[in-house]
Amino acid sequence: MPRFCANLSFLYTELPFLDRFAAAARDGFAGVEYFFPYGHAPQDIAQRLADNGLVQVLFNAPVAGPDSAANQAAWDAGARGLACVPGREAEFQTTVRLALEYAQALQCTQLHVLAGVVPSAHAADLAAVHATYRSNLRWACAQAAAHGVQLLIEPINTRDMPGYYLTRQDQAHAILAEVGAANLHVQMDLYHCQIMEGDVTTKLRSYVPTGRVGHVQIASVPMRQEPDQGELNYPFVLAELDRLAYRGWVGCEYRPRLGAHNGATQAGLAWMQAYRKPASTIS
Ligand SMILES: O=C(O)C(=O)[C@@H](O)CO
Ligand SMILES: [Mg+2]
Repeated sequence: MPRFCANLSFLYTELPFLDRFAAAARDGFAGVEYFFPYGHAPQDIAQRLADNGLVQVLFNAPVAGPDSAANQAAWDAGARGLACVPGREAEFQTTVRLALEYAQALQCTQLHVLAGVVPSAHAADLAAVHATYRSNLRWACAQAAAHGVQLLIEPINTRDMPGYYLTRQDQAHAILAEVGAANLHVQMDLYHCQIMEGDVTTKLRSYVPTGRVGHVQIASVPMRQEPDQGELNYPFVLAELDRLAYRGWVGCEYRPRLGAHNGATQAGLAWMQAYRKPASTIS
């Protein structure tokens, strides 16, 4: 049976951030994930988690510096992480340190570190980009291990994030092998995987049994809405995750098709009932 968590950067966005926790718990989610917690004090978020009996499943390291407003502004301006960016290693380290402080306060055991967009100055020197990515991840994994945290890297489609460095599952798993850290795993977002590669079931069969898929995310393709429409057959895909004995969380990272008005997320959650049936009844 999949364990769903709500992505609070996509769901319940009609509510102030701190009020989204109660809405997710009310609708039956046992865990939450989101992009960035940095606009709020960690103890305020920890309180919402405790009040609503929720697990903090994961969040992202900042994409720029330690300042929350600057991070949000950088994200809005298209920044997508620093891990692969040569020359910004010190800033990358600052972002990871801050993220690990939050992870500790939120008792969160997984942290997504965005790879970043290949800087135009390095487009012809991908070897330097790759070497930077590998050494930044090695450093970050060592820091995270000391906090009992698992780092995640996520292949993302280049239609949504043009120029993003990490785009394919095989690339991500090759990086895991190169970095050689036991606490580095792949965040397998099936929406991105379908857009970039397709053949999603075969990829699940290849990679889930390796134990290196730390997190899965879902959304319909191409609309990135509820997983009950579009070109991916989620009843089949989620039953396959059960067959493969995937034990991680499944993040609901989609935009409710009814928009961001009050009740839109809840109204769109009828799809989740189907997956509460035993997997053997889903074909
Ligand atoms: O965009 C996605 O997909 C994610 O999972 C985000 O965490 C990337 O920031
Ligand atoms: Mg994702």
